[in-house]
Amino acid sequence: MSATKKKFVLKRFIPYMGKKKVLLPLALVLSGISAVLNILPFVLIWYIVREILSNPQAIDTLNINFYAWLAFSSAVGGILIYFLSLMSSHLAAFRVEVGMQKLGMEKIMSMPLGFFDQHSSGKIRKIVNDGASTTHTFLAHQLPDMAGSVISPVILIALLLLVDWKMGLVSLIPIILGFMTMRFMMSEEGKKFQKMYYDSLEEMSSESVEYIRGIPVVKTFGQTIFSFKRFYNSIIRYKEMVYDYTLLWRKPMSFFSTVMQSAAFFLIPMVIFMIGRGNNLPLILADFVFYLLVSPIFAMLIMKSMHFQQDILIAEQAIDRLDNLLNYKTMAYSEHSKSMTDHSLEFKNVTFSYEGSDKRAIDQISFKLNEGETIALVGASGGGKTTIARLAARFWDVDEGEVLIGGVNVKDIPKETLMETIALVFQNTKLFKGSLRENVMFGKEEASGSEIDRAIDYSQSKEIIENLSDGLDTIMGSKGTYLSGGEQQRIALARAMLKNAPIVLLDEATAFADPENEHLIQKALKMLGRGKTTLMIAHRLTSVQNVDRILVVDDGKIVEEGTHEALLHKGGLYKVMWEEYQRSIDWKIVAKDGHEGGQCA
Ligand SMILES: Nc1ncnc2c1ncn2[C@@H]1O[C@H](COP(=O)(O)OP(=O)(O)OP(=O)(O)O)[C@@H](O)[C@H]1O
Repeated sequence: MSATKKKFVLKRFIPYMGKKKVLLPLALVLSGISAVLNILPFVLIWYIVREILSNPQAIDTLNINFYAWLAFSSAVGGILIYFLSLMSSHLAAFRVEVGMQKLGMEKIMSMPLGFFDQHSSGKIRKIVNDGASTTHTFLAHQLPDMAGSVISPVILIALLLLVDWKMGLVSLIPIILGFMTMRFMMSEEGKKFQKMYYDSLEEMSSESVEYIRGIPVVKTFGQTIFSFKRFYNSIIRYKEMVYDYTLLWRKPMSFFSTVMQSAAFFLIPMVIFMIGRGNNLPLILADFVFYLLVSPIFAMLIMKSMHFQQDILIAEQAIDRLDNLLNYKTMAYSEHSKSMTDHSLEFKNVTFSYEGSDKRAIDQISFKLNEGETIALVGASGGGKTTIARLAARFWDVDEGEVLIGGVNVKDIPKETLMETIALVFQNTKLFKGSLRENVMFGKEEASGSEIDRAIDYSQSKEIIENLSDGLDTIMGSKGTYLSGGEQQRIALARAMLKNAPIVLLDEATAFADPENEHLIQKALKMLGRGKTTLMIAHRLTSVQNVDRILVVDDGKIVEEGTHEALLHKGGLYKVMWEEYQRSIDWKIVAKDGHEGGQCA
């Protein structure tokens, strides 16, 4: 990363520019020409003043007229060329912005499914969209000015020394002092503070998002604002950081601002000295006017270039984040599928740890799910059930062992084939902002009306649709149309049914379902799993009594395996879980009846 950082910032935008790479250098050249043309009028004005003052009795009006028009044309030319420079920089910026979004999106599309588990959509959006738009602002608006503010000082220094070297040297004193102060402010410590400033700003903004997201929980549990200590602490950290930052910059910044405006303070003694030495008074005055005009421009350019350092830093950080995303390790997918013998699913000695974790989430697991069979994974929270289901769909690649579908390693199955073979229904299934029909047809784009109806029917979603005035054409999220978690789950099941994939991976989503919804979801799940190879994560043990086999997962291992009866008979962990489950059901029933028996939970 550090090697990339050292690269000149503009070079880093080139990969995103597409074919017309010339636009960016063109914008810089035009901006440079415009800067020269903008300085020329000052030189010409100086020349005119000099002409008038040096010989007031015999003013050559024709000559002066010519220089005045030249000054005017130069100023107009400067504006026009600056306009062209902005056009080029905007075109370049749009290309880079689109290029960044395109490359970012292409990369996201090729990311392993597990990436989306670890990176929130908000964060991904920030990297791609916000990064692209920050870059756009930098390239379109700030870059042309930057070129000007590099070229102009060079020309100005030459002019300051050419017109009158003595006054030139004196007028450079404040600039040299200002420059030294700026160097001090941009020292390693200054840069460190700048980075800390942006980091703490980002931390505060992400903590504020968490805070807002958590408000419903706070309200529900009657907590005070102090339950959001992290947000509070981030504000305090930001405050302390800004305080230190301000203290560090207070003196140099005040000195810098004062000294940069102090050309006259240094020039006037010099002019008095030169007049005292008997030099030509009109010429000295003409030069003095020139220095008074030009020195503030110089100061302004130096001030501007200070802000550019910050703009460059922000653009660099945006591009760093995108580069990080683009460098994320993607999975290699096989182009040609080996033919699967059937739709069985097998784990052979599979071991897997999440990135950055030493703990094995899955430890030497082996099982086989024959075609058409249903297996339920049960066990305590954090045991590894979800990880097993996700490895089956190749969210991540296993560290050791093999995941096989129809005898073929999932690594050797092309992405499309794998996705066609598997239907996933997870607890946090999301519906897209679109019509319900579009949501369901996501499972099969060319589905016929009767296929959709059947899927709606089997997923127990008919009643949901009938209660909506626009039926299947109801747009989710519009006109206050929202579905409950359980209802959304049933629509997601309709989508999975339409897909009709031979292998179904289910995370039983009953967490947010009321009893009525739960009953309907159970019915829908049964329909979805009919004749399919089904791997189901079961949270309620009532739904596993009739499955072909139950795998009890604990601490990344399969600790028990068998049918419901066999496992009860065995008297191990499953039996304990079953008894606890029964007690919790009894507790609910008793508590509902209003007896004190609720205590037995
Ligand atoms: N994205 C992740 N990054 C790092 N560790 C993870 C991640 N997801 C899960 N884990 C860890 O892996 C282990 C297994 O988690 P997993 O979610 O598979 O368990 P589970 O049995 O499905 O739990 P639950 O029933 O609560 O959903 C746990 O220790 C968990 O903390």
